[in-house]
Amino acid sequence: MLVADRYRLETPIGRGGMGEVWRATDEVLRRTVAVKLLIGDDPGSQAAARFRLEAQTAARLSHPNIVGVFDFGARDGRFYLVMELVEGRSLAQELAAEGTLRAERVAAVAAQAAAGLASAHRTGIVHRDIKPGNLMSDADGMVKIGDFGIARFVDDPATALTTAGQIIGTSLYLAPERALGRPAGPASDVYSLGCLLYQLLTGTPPFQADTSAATLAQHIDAPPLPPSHRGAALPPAFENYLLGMLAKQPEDRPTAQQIADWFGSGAWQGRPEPMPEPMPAPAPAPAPAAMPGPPPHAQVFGTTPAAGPASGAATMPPRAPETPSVATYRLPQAAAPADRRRRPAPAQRQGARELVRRRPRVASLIAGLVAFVIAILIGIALF
Ligand SMILES: Nc1ncnc2c1ncn2[C@@H]1O[C@H](COP(=O)(O)OP(=O)(O)OP(=O)(O)O)[C@@H](O)[C@H]1O
Repeated sequence: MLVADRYRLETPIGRGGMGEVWRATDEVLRRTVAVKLLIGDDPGSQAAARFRLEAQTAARLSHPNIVGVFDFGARDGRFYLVMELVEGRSLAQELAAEGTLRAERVAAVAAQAAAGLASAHRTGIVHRDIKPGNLMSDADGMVKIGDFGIARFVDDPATALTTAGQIIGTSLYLAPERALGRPAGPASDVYSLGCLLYQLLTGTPPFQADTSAATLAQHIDAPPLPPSHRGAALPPAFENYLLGMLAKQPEDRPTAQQIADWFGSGAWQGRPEPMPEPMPAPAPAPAPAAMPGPPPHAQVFGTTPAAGPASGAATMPPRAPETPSVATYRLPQAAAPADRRRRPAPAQRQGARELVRRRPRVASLIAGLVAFVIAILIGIALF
């Protein structure tokens, strides 16, 4: 079948609430694309309005982590949307096949999805429907956000395709402020992404009750169970950060850009500060790399039941030797003293050796003095 005299539909990919998606060939540009056909043919329907909105919002965005939109129109009474074809599977499919995903993979998803979201947020667009089915992953593991069908422009109520009091979006991933009927902001997408990452790690979203209303109530009131308590193996730093994304107050969550930077830097691995290298000269030990100040969600980390490192550390698998990273992460409080206690010994030994090597006379003077004091003490003890 040829759509708009140009797009030859080849094989169906899948079907969602609004339309069916086909693998197709653009016969003009001679490239493979994905074509979404709207189910139904009433151009005045709410579905048609959403379909148009999806095209308009996604077309404003150009980012490697967002599915590109090439064309939109209506032909023979049917709306169509032509998109970049993502050769791979959705995260929902990946999750169904794997059960849960490893922390490394989830961190990569977090960095990429957050980068795509940050780009949308900068353009003034809130996705409002972040869920595993709307994130796709291509053959190289590159994550792309799709389905801007219920997105809206921030500060533009005209684009909110909801009637008063009606919430659209999936209750499993819905931010507390939206469950309370407040408008979605960029932080609402961050919360939904947090729910999604939680599900990738544990197999289930943080809140899931028998009814949507009960699920919404949990989003509003219930503290999420730390993923490690559900058997997920992830570093404590990752767990704490994820719980920060699930903060009840939007202002306590990190921004999408902060999330992209944090996961992209490798800080999620929760490495302690790197040990100082043995130094050839007695230069003072380099200060640890400058630490960013506590993130805006730090207070949430302090109050979450998971904040201690033990929960995550207990389930951590042994990790391969790590490559050095520019970014470091300040380990949660309880881990730091033990870490610091271990450090001075080699540093002190190093200092004594350096003194003997570089100032032999001073070293022998000190040694003589120590011997003299010990001799006096022995003499006092004997006589
Ligand atoms: N650009 C694309 N490239 C490859 N596959 C796609 C593309 N867009 C959508 N799909 C796939 O097509 C199927 C249907 O997608 P669609 O966006 O219509 O519905 P959905 O997101 O699954 O459901 P709903 O719209 O009800 O939320 C999904 O399996 C999705 O992964």
